[in-house]
Amino acid sequence: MAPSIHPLIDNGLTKGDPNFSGGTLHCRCPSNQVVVSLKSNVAHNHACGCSKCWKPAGALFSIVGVVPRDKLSVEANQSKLKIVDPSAVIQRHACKDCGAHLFGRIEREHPFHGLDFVHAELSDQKGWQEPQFAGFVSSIIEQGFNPKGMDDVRAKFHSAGLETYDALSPVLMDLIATFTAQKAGVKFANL
Ligand SMILES: N[C@@H](CCC(=O)N[C@@H](CSCO)C(=O)NCC(=O)O)C(=O)O
Ligand SMILES: [Zn+2]
Ligand SMILES: [Zn+2]
Repeated sequence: MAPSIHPLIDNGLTKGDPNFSGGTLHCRCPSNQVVVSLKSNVAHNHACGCSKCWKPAGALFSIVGVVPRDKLSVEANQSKLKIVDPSAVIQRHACKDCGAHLFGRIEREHPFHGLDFVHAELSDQKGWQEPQFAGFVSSIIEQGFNPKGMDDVRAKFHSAGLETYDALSPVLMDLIATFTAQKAGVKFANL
């Protein structure tokens, strides 16, 4: 059987609602769930193959997007959250009982500072932006995926209408490079 990329990709993408303005996420505990409120839709939502982003059991990829950090608040059971890897750039706050990541926050100087990483599938509401691309695709090999299967994985994304990258999308890579250049005092050449 072909491996599951992620349920939201395997079964065909459902378009989000551009007017959707947020909702609540909850962890996967049967009771005493951690609840997070988002007063914004997600942006740059994408499939991520890296080893650090939370994915549902059996999925090869995570689906993760960003919201401005001032649009995110923890509404219930905050005490169940713990930071998965305090040394990582993205401090992923996970429920210590069910393991779901409720949000990832960047506290250091970084091009994505001010944005929190979230998984809209932890919400029951509909309308969240659909995945826009697949990033860190080759990283699944580091987690044990057979490199011989990579053509099939990329073909699955392409048939769902998503471009694949081995880092992030060109828009996001340009944002990172712009930040790095400005920090170094680089003056851009006129076009
Ligand atoms: N091959 C590595 C890649 C890890 C990586 O760089 N992940 C990215 C994307 S996460 C969401 O897009 C990243 O920015 N990580 C920073 C962090 O996780 O703190 C692997 O697979 O681990
Ligand atoms: Zn939980
Ligand atoms: Zn990732």
